[in-house]
Amino acid sequence: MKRTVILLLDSFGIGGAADAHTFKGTNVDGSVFDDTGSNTLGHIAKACFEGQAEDGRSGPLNIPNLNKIGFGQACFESSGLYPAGLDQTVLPTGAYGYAKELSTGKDTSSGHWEIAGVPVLFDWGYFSDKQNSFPQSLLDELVERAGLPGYLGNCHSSGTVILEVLGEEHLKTGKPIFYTSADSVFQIACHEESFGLERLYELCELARELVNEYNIGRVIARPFLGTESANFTRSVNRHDYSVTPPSATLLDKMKASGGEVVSIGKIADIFAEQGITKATKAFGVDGLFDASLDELKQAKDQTIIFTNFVNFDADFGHRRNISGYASALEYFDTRLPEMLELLGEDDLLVLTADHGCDPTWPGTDHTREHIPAIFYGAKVNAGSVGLLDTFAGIGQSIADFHGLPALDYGTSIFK
Ligand SMILES: O=P(O)(O)O[C@H]1O[C@H](CO)[C@@H](O)[C@H]1O
Ligand SMILES: [Mn+2]
Ligand SMILES: [Mn+2]
Repeated sequence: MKRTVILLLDSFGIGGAADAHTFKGTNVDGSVFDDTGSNTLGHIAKACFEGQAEDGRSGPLNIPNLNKIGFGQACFESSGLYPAGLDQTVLPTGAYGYAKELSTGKDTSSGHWEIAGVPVLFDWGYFSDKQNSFPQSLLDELVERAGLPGYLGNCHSSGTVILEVLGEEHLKTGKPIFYTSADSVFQIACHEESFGLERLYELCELARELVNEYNIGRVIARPFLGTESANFTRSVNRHDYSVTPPSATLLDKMKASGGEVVSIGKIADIFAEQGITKATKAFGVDGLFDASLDELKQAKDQTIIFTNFVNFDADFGHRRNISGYASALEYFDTRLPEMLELLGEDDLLVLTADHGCDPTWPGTDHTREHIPAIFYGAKVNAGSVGLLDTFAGIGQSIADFHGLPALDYGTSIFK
């Protein structure tokens, strides 16, 4: 009985992307930086080792299980730096490597689709202007067709900072908050109770229709709760409205062959429901891990279970919260043995990421990095698989493992 579990740690890059210099950002003082040298795992480990990540945790990054399966070595091969404080003498039990991204963007959709064999080789549309980011005609049409009293925002922002700044005004006026980032996104934040969740979703569906002409990857509903600036929090009811992947992914091929594809967390949203046979909601690293174990317990032959651990990115990477990111990794690490234990003789476990989001880096956006490509199972030969020249090497390996038709990109590690 062959099943594959993909645990994708959203934003857990391991440094080293050769094209990182082409990904630029702007500091608040107007100076420009780029992603050269960014390394999500490497820099978290360094900060922990140097006593710079002591908020709610302490000391060197404690992830022995992730290190043992191959993350330390993969990071070393990718970036030339073994993560500080991790035991360099372990002999990895997994097949470990690092993958380079072909897609033009460093966003979630590009990363996931490329892993599944469909790199995004076209340019997404972006709302690049930091202020007055959206075309006036788009804003006017949204206001008119949704019957809104106006809008707030219309700028680039971190999603939590914009609630501190505009959340109270939104409560007073009922005007939705529109914002974007370096990603190809149109995000709408509204109070879940006063504006209403269903109304926010309807507004996002309309926005989805209207931003198609700008080639925007996702519209994201960002409902929040709370009564004032000091206590606004984003709720678990985030919903992403994605365009459909441009061609058949690994997930479509598994579904078409009669197999099962179980989405846990954001996966179904990211693939616009394409190729998914069952979608399970779960929240938090703990909830997502529990759901992954539960689904594996029930999974039949020829099943892919695909879990996106969004919290690494949304709660810690974008928030530039090094201690929080480290704690979440340490928690994930304590759970990993439960997954290894549950794998059957013919099962495959894949641990990976979709891009970086180095919490030590300037700005609040993603960072262009290699991703880890870790394969584990009784049928997997431990040791280095080196550089995968596209993230699709991961999907191709899974397609090969399950005897599915080959993907258009990537080389299988089993060949
Ligand atoms: O700051 P928040 O709202 O978390 O936004 C982040 O999440 C969005 C989608 O991944 C990106 O636009 C990124 O900037
Ligand atoms: Mn992501
Ligand atoms: Mn993100």
